[in-house]
Amino acid sequence: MQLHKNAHISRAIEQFSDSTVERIKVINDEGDVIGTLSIENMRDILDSEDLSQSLGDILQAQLRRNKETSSHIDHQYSEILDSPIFTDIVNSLHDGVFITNGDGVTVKVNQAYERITDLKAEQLVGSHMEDVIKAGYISKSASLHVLKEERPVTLMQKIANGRNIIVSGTPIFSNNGDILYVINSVRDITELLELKHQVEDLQELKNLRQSFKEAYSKSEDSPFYVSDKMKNLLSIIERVAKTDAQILMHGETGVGKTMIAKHVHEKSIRSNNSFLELNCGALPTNLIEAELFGYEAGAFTGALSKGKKGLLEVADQGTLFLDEIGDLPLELQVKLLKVIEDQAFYPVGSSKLKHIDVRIIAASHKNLKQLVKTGAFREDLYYRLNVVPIHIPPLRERKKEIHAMTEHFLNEYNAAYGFDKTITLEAIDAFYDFDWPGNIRELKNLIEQLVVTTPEDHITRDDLPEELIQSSKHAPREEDDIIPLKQAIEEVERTMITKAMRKYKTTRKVAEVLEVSQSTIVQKMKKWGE
Ligand SMILES: Nc1ncnc2c1ncn2[C@@H]1O[C@H](COP(=O)(O)OP(=O)(O)OP(=O)(O)O)[C@@H](O)[C@H]1O
Repeated sequence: MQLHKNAHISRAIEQFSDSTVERIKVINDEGDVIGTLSIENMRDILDSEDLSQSLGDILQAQLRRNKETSSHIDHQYSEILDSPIFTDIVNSLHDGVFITNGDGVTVKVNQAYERITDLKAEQLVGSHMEDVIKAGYISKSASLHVLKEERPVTLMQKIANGRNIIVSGTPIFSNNGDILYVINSVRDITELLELKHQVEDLQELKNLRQSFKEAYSKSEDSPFYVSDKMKNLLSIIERVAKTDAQILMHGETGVGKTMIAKHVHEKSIRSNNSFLELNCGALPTNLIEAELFGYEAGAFTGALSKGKKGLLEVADQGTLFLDEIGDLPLELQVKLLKVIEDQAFYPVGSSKLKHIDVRIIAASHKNLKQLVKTGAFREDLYYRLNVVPIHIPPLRERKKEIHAMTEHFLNEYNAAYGFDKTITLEAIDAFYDFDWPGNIRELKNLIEQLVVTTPEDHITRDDLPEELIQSSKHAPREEDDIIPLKQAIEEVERTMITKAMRKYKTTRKVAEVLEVSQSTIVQKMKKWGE
């Protein structure tokens, strides 16, 4: 619906009386729209404008009035923003605060923002957000999105100091619908992730101490292996699982010892009963003893008045996984040997022998044979535990698993966090040259971190932590790496296309040079998320 600017207001009232009309465009002689009337601003017009004027003049007068009101409000706001009390309030917040005006110019940042980003207020206040991006301080601006879309926006940003932050921008509107300010709240995702992991660590310790938590959920996936070496190992493990033979695992932290112990339990006839675990290195001697064997009421100061069942008793008919067995104090080693030999023990402070039926699986990152030589580990216990020795190699010796595991964890975290991210071959290349001291746990945590922190859908080499990039000198694959031909061909294709794209930039040119069709290149790149 539209009316000419010279029309009288009564025409507009007539139109609005017809209930289907919600907006009327006001046009000039050339047919250009010079303003819009809605039922809401009709109310203001009827209250405050001179109704003898033409529609065009009424719109002009209203625009002038709105500008005055908005500059009055703007003035009030800027007084508040500059006030010491407001500054104190925003500085007391743990989250970063970043405020721009309706033109996209920074007007305020709080101390938390400076801490998170390592940027100073002086570098930002007074600068337009486009200039802040051009200066390379931030990768994109939530304020500019809010101003463009006129609604709250949340996005991830990369900051010049390498951190990833999550920014939520909210517009503050004036009465006539203009955006006066955009208030952005800023969270450091790296910090959030660290906190999450700390909480998980604490939780783990708590679980151990309570000891009644069943540590294994049956829905958890089986270990994921692609190399022949690990597949063979897994088939041996599954065969041994059917028997009650003692398994002693050796391997660095994070290689998957606990996961394999759970798998043994799951494949054994004990799978309907408890799987419990205890890290012998995590607690002092007297606590380990109480955890393992339990105690009678009043056995020692601080003991629960009812006494407490030990893990051995709770795990009856099930499996008990003893991690870091090399850290088990000598006096408890004797007690454990007796449990393995007799399937019976005395709780602390009790003279009543308890009979149990528990499979014990032990693991250690230390060389137990060496500990036996130095006298720190009992030889008889060592031979008792070491019926089936299993060595789980570190990730740096299983390099051909890296690619597949990366994709595996990527799928897992994409599903968990609702993303659909991909990782470039260049980034995976860097993984091959890294030592992975924390092994699979470290790789898994890194993928989780990358999935939630990278702002784009493609995780690239630039998103990786500095130490990883430093260690990556594009060392060639190990010569004896035998991988399926299909995978090898795909890797060569991917390397070739990535290289060619870097050099020739367009898929048309790359197709020409590699002598294939352009659609082949596009299809493959789409598949790899390049
Ligand atoms: N083959 C695998 N497939 C999928 N995930 C794995 C695999 N191996 C290990 N992981 C994952 O890596 C992490 C570390 O594994 P796990 O806890 O079993 O290692 P660990 O050797 O027991 O470490 P630690 O000695 O420090 O306790 C876990 O989150 C586990 O789920």
